[in-house]
Amino acid sequence: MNACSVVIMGANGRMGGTLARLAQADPEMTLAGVVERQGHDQGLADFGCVHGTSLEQVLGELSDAVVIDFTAPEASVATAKIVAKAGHRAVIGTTGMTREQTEDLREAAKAAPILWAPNMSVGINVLLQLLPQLVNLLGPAYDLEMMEIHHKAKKDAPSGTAVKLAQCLAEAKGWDYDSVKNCCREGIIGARPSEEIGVQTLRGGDVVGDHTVFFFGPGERIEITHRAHSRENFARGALRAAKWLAGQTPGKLYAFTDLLES
Ligand SMILES: NC(=O)C1=CN([C@@H]2O[C@H](COP(=O)(O)OP(=O)(O)OC[C@H]3O[C@@H](n4cnc5c(N)ncnc54)[C@H](O)[C@@H]3O)[C@@H](O)[C@H]2O)C=CC1
Ligand SMILES: O=C(O)C1=N[C@H](C(=O)O)C[C@H](O)C1
Repeated sequence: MNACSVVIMGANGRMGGTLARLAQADPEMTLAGVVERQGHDQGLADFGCVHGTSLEQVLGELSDAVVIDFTAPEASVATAKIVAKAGHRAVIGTTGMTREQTEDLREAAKAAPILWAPNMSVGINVLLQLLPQLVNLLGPAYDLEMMEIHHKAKKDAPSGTAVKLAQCLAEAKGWDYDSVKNCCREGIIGARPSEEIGVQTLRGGDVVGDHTVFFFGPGERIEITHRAHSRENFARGALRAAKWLAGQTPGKLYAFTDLLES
């Protein structure tokens, strides 16, 4: 089998560094390139592959690569556009995208196979498949709430995973997520409307990523918690997605659940 060639964007970042290390250790992969933004590109030569601050230039030296991008929204949109133009593929894990930026990814995915997922763990993606069933079985008497905890360096809130889980709950209810989400409660807020999904954010220390979905009912409650023990969990999912993408055609913006269902 041919090794899957990957290029890691943001290779000096928390996720980028983990991805590069795991790709180098994977016998089915070749770490073909690493990219960082200018001023953050120290030590790139140590990866022993094509490197630089321009993804276009790095890809110019390679053929048929999968770019793995866990960086920042603007950077990931640029990656998707470059990959679409150059005929490569991309796995994107970046969160905090605006609606317009998500549409840009969708547009780029018409020209190149691109997978975007706010969480690359198997556990969260299986949970996304189970939640609609729970919502429907429990019915209207159960209030839906969401809580996430992450390390203090995280830039976006709520986490991309929390948004995705809450959107999944809203969809199962037939509600419009933007109309029912409540990301902040303070003061004399009155009784909780039943058509609401609270999404609360905690930040501190070095927490890798915890997500809890609550179903508050009469006389009982269900809490489902997913805890990521390390970033390797997400990185392994992204490398699996890179290999899977080799067999996919452009046309839709793939999700990690597409991989699990195939
Ligand atoms: N989908 C998933 O499973 C996961 C997603 N994430 C998301 O991944 C993103 C990155 O997270 P971390 O690694 O913790 O952040 P980080 O800040 O440690 O790393 C980001 C890296 O990207 C680099 N970068 C930024 N703009 C760039 C550009 N234009 N070109 C090249 N490199 C650029 C930065 O210099 C930095 O080294 C966040 O959006 C986070 O929410 C994080 C963990 C798991
Ligand atoms: O920034 C992080 O660290 C993480 N971000 C993702 C998110 O926003 O959901 C996934 C994971 O929980 C870690």
